[in-house]
Amino acid sequence: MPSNIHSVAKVHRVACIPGDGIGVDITEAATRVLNTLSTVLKTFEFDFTTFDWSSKAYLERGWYMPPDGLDQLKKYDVIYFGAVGWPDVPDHISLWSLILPIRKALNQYVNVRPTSILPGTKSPLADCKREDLDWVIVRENSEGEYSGQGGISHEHSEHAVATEVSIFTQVGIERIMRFAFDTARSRPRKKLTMVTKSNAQRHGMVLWDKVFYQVAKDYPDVSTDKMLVDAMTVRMVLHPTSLDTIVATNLHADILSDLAAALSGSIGIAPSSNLDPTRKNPSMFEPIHGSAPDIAGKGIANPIGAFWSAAEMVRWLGETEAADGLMKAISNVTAAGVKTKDLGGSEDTKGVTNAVCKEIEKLFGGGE
Ligand SMILES: NC(=O)c1ccc[n+]([C@@H]2O[C@H](COP(=O)([O-])OP(=O)(O)OC[C@H]3O[C@@H](n4cnc5c(N)ncnc54)[C@H](O)[C@@H]3O)[C@@H](O)[C@H]2O)c1
Ligand SMILES: O=C(O)[C@H](O)[C@@H](O)C(=O)O
Ligand SMILES: [K+]
Ligand SMILES: [Mn+2]
Repeated sequence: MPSNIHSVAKVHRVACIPGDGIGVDITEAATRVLNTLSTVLKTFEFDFTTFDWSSKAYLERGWYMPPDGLDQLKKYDVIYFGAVGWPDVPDHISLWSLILPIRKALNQYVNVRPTSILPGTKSPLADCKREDLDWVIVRENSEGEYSGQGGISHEHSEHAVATEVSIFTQVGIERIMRFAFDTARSRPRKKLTMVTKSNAQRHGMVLWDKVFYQVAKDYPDVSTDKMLVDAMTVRMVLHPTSLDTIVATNLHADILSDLAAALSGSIGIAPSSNLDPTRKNPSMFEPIHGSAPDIAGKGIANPIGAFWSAAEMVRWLGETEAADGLMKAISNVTAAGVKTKDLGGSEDTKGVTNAVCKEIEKLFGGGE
């Protein structure tokens, strides 16, 4: 009989959906980093199950997810997602067959997209220092312009007519506003900027504004302001320091978060958390970028956005020490100049991944 009595490590069950293009490379990189964390810390383990739900599989067999796919996902603690979309499949088919149904069916009504400039990197804005840009975009992730309502008639004639209906509900707006106010309150500046287009869109966006001001009454300690989305792009570029927490609709935040990522140095570093704040369903973590067909297969994708998303996942799972450690490892690696081309460096995906794994071992494992 072995005499050693091992304490049983907690097991986190992770559903992994690498998807398409660089989604596959960066999910593999993130998995390596996560396994390194659990190996050195020894207090928890990951049990990964990989699902081959991709455009390539769709072209071969005619489906992305099986009919019970969403039920399968519900059995996991969290979901790690790479990216979906490939030039051989119309983008609305790929999005509406995989990522959007998951966000909606699993009640992931919040999408959190933080932005900051990492050590050893710089903003393309000439005068923007690292401390000048530190934002969290809170994206409404369940309705608005992504409601999926609408249709097309007379499709094959010159009388074709199509509608794409935005849906805004009191409940949907109120819950995202509360989350945004809570986020703003948890940050030192306690400052929330609401993005809207209620000058031109006079129904849904007017309700959006109204509910924002109703909810604001419960948060007297949070200062607020309102920006029309077009002017918001100008403010992000010219006065980045004036912003902190930002709340915006599904489409507006989708667009603004790509801009935010670019202003922080590269879309390749930007993370996102698709959250069900009620915790009744698994939440999903993914970099904000897509499958990047232009660089797919070259091994040069920046894996930092994937690692940052993995850190957010680990934090959601309650492993704070591991999350902080992973963020520290990322910062140390970029500070040392180990970066992919998009950040002005000369490393590839593997080089950055190896460096982050080594750094984790150094931080926790007493390595050299
Ligand atoms: N959540 C998702 O899965 C998601 C997100 C965005 C786009 N998409 C899909 O991805 C496909 C491509 O979309 P796109 O080209 O508009 O956006 P994209 O984010 O894939 O790429 C935009 C540009 O950024 C670069 N880039 C992206 N990620 C990078 C990384 N990690 N490192 C270095 N460079 C990186 C790409 O090379 C490209 O030049 C489309 O099918 C789209 O629908 C999916
Ligand atoms: O939500 C979307 O529009 C797409 O999935 C993608 O662009 C994203 O940002 O996640
Ligand atoms: K993605
Ligand atoms: Mn996007």
